[in-house]
Amino acid sequence: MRLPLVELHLHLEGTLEPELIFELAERNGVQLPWRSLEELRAQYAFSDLQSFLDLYYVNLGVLRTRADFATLTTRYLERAAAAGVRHAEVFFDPQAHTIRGVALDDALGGVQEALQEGARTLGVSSKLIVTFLRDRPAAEALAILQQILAGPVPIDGIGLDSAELGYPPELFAEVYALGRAAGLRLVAHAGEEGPPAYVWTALDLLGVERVDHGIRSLEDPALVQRLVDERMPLTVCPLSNVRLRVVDTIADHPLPRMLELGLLVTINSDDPAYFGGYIDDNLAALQEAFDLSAAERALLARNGVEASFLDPAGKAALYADIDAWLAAQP
Ligand code: HPA
Ligand SMILES: [Zn+2]
Repeated sequence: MRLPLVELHLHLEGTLEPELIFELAERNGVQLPWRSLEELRAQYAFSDLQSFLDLYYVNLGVLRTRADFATLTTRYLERAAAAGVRHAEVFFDPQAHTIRGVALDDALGGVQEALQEGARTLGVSSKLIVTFLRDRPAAEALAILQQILAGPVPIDGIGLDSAELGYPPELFAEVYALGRAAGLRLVAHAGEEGPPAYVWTALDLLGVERVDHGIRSLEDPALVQRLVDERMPLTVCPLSNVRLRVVDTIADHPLPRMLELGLLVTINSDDPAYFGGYIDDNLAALQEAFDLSAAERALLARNGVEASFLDPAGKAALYADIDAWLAAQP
């Protein structure tokens, strides 16, 4: 039995593997700037968040039809299931597609269809969190959210991603007010490259229930205290942090310190096709760097369950399976 996992910080577009990029480019007659997989793979050396985003936005241009979005989602779910993921709360960026002429309902509908199918065939339950691009106008995000709320595809939550520095959470207060009024769950990227002040305003002005990344919170002891007191989850992505140069190496990652401080830390893969691995690879890298015990790995898995938007019965079932896994460890 594999350790049952919950994944809470995963950009579906960030699961677009190089092979699938070429497959979809061919299917859709899209001209890529790279002639071979090797040439594409050579682009994956990032210096910061923006250098990654530049490639991410070019590559997702191969996603055109409803079937493409379903394929992307199904491939992720298959890989996640193999890693032991039982529940995934996935991010999807509608604006990255609507601004290049893809119909909202095709993009969102293809994702939703595959998520429902994945629950049936792979046993991976899911929630769909629509993320808004913070480096685009808040009015555009608001219009998309209104369109989604009036449309056929139900969503579970909203988030905020893309370039962080210079785009503080408070720009999106109206979007989050609408999301809250519509009964959606609220998360936001904050404190990845941005300062602790962005985590404060994500909490106070957006009312988020989880902070995505949040690792720069460690620079502000009063903020850490608040996160601990409120049991506010942080969705941490170790391999992403290394590849985007937020930390130097896995061995320098502050995960052990975060756990010692009593933060509710969860482990996630962010953009696994770009950052060198899926959730199991992230856990394996941490285990190698920090020699995690089975009990520590089970704690990280339990944190994922606690931080999820599953109902109490769904959480109880996963806690029981994690306990069973731990009891079976040597
Ligand atoms: O890792 C990320 N950070 C911020 N925005 C993003 N959009 C896709 N992936 C990311
Ligand atoms: Zn992210």
